[in-house]
Amino acid sequence: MIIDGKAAAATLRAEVAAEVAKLARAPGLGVVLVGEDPASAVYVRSKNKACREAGMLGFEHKLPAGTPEADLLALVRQLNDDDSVDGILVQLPLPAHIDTNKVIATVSPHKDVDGFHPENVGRLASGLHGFVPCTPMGCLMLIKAVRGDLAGLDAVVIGRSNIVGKPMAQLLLGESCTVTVAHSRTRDLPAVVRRADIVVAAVGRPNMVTGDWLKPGATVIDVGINRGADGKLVGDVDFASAEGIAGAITPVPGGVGPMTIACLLKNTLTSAQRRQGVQRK
Ligand SMILES: Nc1nc(=O)c2c([nH]1)NC[C@@H]1CN(c3ccc(C(=O)N[C@@H](CCC(=O)O)C(=O)O)cc3)C=[N+]21
Repeated sequence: MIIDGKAAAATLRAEVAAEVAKLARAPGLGVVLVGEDPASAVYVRSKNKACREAGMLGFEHKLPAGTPEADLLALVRQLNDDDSVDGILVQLPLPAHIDTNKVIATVSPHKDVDGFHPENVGRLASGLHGFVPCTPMGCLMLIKAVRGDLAGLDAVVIGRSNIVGKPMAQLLLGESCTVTVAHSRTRDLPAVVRRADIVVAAVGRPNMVTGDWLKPGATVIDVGINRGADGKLVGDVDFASAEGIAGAITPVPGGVGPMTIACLLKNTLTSAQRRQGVQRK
């Protein structure tokens, strides 16, 4: 089975839009882009479009690549203090002269819809409510849609980034999976992956995971978005060889990517609901 991330994302976005319509004030998302990276610009544009379609306001701030760190921090503080802004996203990666951790820590944890602030990272690790990073949240929704209750399943997360691998492992642990986090120094990765009922690949190596690494019937979530020389997107999983072995697998594009954007809208809605004093379950 091929997991239709585009359809799942459309459903989630419609649910978010219905909740947005009930609010007195439209939620606002501030998106900050530093530099001219064309791929980032495309992504920022699609976030803005998704915002408008869900009845939210997108506030786009484009700064030149040479922007001093102090200026970026000043903009983040301005967005923290702006009551029309419910969520703040500073597009990563940032230029090398800027201390990314400092920027992340400056975003108010109450507006941190990326879930990258240390307070939200700690909340996730402690099993407390907080903002959860969008990509792992979207992956978990897709996994649960396929597998239902995940308790006791073996999950292998390939990749240990703060943005995907680590929060993904926390979420799967929260669902009572037995979680292994594999990475570039893992010994005999194929043997580790072969044990998994759930595989989440988030390394950024085109076609690394092949069908012979998979336990038959495994649920395979491909977070990789690698652009080939021909301009086409390629995942971390070799779809052609994996498709026949996996029980369910996400395609690239049309898998995790659209869910990431839908989850960003969901987090922005959650923030707006909290800030407007709406009762949430
Ligand atoms: N602070 C921050 N938060 C992020 O969440 C963040 C970020 N920085 N920096 C860049 C990455 C990348 N990212 C993507 C989200 C959706 C698609 C997406 O929708 N992809 C489509 C295809 C898009 C295409 O065709 O290019 C798909 O997979 O079907 C891609 C990439 C979020 N990121």
